[in-house]
Amino acid sequence: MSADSRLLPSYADLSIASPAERRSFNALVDALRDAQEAVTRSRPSESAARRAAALLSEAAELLGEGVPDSEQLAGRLWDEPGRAQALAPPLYIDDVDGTSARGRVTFSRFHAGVRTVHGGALPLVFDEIMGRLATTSGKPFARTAHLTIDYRAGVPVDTEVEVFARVKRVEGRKLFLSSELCLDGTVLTECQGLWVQIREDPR
Ligand SMILES: CCCCCCCCCCCCCC(=O)SCCNC(=O)CCNC(=O)[C@H](O)C(C)(C)COP(=O)(O)OP(=O)(O)OC[C@H]1O[C@@H](n2cnc3c(N)ncnc32)[C@H](O)[C@@H]1OP(=O)(O)O
Repeated sequence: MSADSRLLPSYADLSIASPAERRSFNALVDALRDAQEAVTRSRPSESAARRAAALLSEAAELLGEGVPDSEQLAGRLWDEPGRAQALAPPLYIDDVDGTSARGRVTFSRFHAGVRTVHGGALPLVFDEIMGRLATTSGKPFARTAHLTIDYRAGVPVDTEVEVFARVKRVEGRKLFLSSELCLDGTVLTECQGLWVQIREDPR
């Protein structure tokens, strides 16, 4: 097994953590998201900012230097909202089968640009739902090759929006997908994506 393939996602990873370890790690990532949001929303006094910085540094120190990425939990708890990774807002995937997926997500001010959601934050959610759809139902692992985004209307923060995705067609190793983010039936942002299933011997 090559070093690269050892690090590829696998549903076997679902057993990498015990239920108790998953719960405690998810709680840690939730607290990290809360801290990101609290810092974004705050305008602290100098002393409060220094104290909060010291507490956050203390937490980082407590966690130490970490483990190799083949052993980390962040981003690898596939069936948890947001995969236990604070990069994107947690995406709740309610349905996914071989051809379509449906989920919900709420962006907060941490992911805002000017009042509405940052244009660079929206692809995180499209990549997540289409990446899940591209690799689910026993399909070989695929990587994002191309994304095109159309920003039709601003996406509000602190508001739950729906996300839909579907496989449009498959040509050999290439999967063409589309996705949209909707509020009350109106498409706010849409995305076309190409995923390419990686070769047996990844280069
Ligand atoms: C499994 C358990 C996991 C479950 C949960 C997972 C959830 C995950 C959620 C998170 C998910 C996060 C997911 C992420 O974020 S993945 C991270 C972001 N993506 C990457 O880093 C990918 C980087 N690129 C590559 O690795 C390679 O270029 C790939 C693998 C994509 C192709 O290199 P490879 O050497 O294999 O293929 P090829 O070059 O022979 O090309 C093959 C065909 O594809 C066509 N082509 C290629 N590129 C493009 C392009 N840009 N536009 C249009 N077409 C393109 C090409 O013309 C050819 O077509 P044809 O001539 O045959 O017709």
